[in-house]
Amino acid sequence: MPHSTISKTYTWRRWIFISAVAVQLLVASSSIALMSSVRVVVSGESLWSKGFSSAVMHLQRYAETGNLQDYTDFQKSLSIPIGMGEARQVLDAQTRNNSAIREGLLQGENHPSDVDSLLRILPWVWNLQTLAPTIEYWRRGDRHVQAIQALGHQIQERRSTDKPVTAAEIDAWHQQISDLGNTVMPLSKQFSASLGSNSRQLGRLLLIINLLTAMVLSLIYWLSVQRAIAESAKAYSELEVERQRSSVTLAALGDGVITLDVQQRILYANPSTSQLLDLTSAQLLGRNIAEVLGFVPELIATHNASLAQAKKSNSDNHVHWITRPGKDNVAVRVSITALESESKHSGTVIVLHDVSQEQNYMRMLAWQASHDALTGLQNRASFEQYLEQIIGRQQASLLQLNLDHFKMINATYGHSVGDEVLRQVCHLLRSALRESDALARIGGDEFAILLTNCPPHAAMQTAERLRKSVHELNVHWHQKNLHTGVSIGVVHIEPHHSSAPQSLLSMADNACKHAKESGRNRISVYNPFNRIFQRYQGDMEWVQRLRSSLENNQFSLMAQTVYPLKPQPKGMGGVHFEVLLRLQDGQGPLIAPSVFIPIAERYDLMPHIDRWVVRNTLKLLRTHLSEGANISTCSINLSGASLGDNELLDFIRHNIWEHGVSAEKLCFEITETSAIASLESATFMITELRKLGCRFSLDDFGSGMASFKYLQQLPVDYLKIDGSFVQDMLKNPSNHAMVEAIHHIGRVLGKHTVAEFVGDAATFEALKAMGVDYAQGFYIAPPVPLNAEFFVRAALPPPQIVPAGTERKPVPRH
Ligand SMILES: Nc1nc2c(ncn2[C@@H]2O[C@H](COP(=O)(O)OP(=O)(O)OP(=O)(O)O)[C@@H](O)[C@H]2O)c(=O)[nH]1
Repeated sequence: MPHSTISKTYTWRRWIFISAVAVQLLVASSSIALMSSVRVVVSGESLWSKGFSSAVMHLQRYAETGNLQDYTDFQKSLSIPIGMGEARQVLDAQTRNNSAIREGLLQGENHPSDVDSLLRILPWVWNLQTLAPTIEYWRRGDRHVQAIQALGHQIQERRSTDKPVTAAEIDAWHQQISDLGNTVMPLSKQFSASLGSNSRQLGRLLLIINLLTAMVLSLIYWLSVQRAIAESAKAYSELEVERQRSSVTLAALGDGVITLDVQQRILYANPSTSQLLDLTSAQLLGRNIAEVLGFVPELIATHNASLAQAKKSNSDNHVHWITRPGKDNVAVRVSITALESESKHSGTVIVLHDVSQEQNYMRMLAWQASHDALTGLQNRASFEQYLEQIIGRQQASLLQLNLDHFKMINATYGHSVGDEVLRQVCHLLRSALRESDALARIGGDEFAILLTNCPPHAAMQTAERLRKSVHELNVHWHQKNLHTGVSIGVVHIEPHHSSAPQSLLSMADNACKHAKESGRNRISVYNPFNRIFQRYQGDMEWVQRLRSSLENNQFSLMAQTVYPLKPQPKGMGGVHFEVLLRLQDGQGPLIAPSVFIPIAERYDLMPHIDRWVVRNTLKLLRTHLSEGANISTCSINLSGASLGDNELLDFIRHNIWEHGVSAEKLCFEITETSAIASLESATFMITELRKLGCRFSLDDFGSGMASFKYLQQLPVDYLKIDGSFVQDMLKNPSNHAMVEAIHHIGRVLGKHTVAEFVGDAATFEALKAMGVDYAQGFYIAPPVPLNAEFFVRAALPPPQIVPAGTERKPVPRH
């Protein structure tokens, strides 16, 4: 039951009790007042009787002696009943003239405090039926008072005459006075008797009222107490349910909950606490928390200090590790709440939230972020951080190691064998280095080593030792011994060196590249003045430029018409063109692919460039086709590197589907040399895309003469005769013969032939006469932006053939 409800209930009961006592007091005091009024009336009656008797006695004397003093005493005595009689008359008249009543009662020699109590009571009870006989006796008595007053007056008048009073007169007066006295005395007794009866009745009535009041109040109080008992029993059972619920909840809680008393002794610990601390409840209860969790008293002190700033509970954001003998440590976050009872500190509740999993996870993530999972070595990012700390502080040497022909191990024996080789190389390197040297895996088969506090000649000796060890390493696999080698690039770092870690790694990378280009399994030292390293530097800048061009779409697509030299079969009309790539670098002229493609090939950027070309060409095709362009064939170049890229096939399929372009309109051009280099993957890709309806063209055909024997295996549609044969075929008979031979082979194998680099009308006519199927070159149409205008111009019959004799420059390929 909430504290406010309990307090309301008790307040209500307190008021019942106070009210009962007050009512009982009121009834009792009213009874006492009534009874004391009766006493006053009784004493008033006695005064009245005494006054009347005294008046009778003084009047007898006066009648006898005529002594005036007796008459004065008579009047004085009679004034008592007269005063009371006047008060009674006012009460009879019910005018509520309290001052007149008071005056009459005081005149009747009643005590002033009795007069006050009579004034409070008499007006209320005067008309009660039960008092009527009593009051009637009083009225009748008052009539005799008036009679004796009149008699006294009459005697006084007779005595004041000169005529002597006779004995007979005196006897008659005595007789009259005695009669009056005798009449009044029984009345007085009857008044007293009646008053006595009234007083007894009143006493009984008051007794009954008092008893009833006491009974009713006792009953009410008893009921209230009964109710209080019932409520407190209910509250107790609710409390018990609540207590059980709390204890079940606490037992079920995953968090450890500990309750401390003011001396910080453990009063309660839930089962999770026992589990967390690996201590039984018996081992916990009664012990000071400092013995169990040493850090808690300080937290409580901090918490109490913050309580002064009105913070009720305090969660400590720090993680505390609890050591458990023979078990894993656990990490907890602690929250503390001070208990207060009637504004006094009565204890502390401590909640231990187990964050071990979270902490281990965070540690694992931190480890993963800075380490390589395969070898457990630092990764590139963490190695760079380490490098940063060392640069400029000491003499050191940075070594970059790249395994030689590692790809072949993967390709021949599988990735898992490659992994094993990597692990063994890593182990070998680690064991060959000093404890202070740092080793990291910074790429697939690339390692970086920082030889700290190491002069150049010592670094070269270490590098040589490492090279030799890797070269001599035998990795046993299925009764085979696998060998590898390593090329090492070295950068000596002087103590005053200030380059960024990335620059140093790039220098080491260039040195390593130089070692590769020099024949592999060797060491090359970075020298900034060597031309080769300057070229590498230039390459690096180009790589950055190409990457940012890909990200920012700074390439543009051109189109060059492939002109049919023979009439096209019905339904095969429409524009046939090759898509050519240019780099749009700022406001300057477009950059030809011959400038950047060799670098892109060297640094593995071609698959990215090919994807950019495929995606953007299909996007443009969709636009132009929806605007009504009549396209028969769109040729897209794919680089040799892409042929071995398994994911490219999916990429092309997805883009064809996404852009809704008919696959029959697409022809992919692959160079003869790249197709032969990756014959298997090229054949697979060609076969798969041909299933969709795509066609293939073998570009630069004839440049690698060995290609003829592979031609039968490659299911291509077009042979593109190498432009170097075409462009001067009319001047160079052997080139002419090559063009003829290629065309002839194409015909035999059922492939269409395309002659590129057609720069003049004579070549155009010669090719036509030879029976070549298509021609492409500046003579026919230069590359122009792949936009709507291109389709309008290319679709115009006849094609835009420039006048005979006009020379055009050969077109760079992509
Ligand atoms: N087994 C395995 N191979 C990986 C891992 N990471 C990258 N590689 C492969 O390592 C090869 C690295 O090839 P490169 O260094 O470019 O070529 P290489 O064959 O070593 O030739 P050179 O370096 O020019 O001598 C690539 O084929 C990657 O696919 C890995 O964790 N495990």
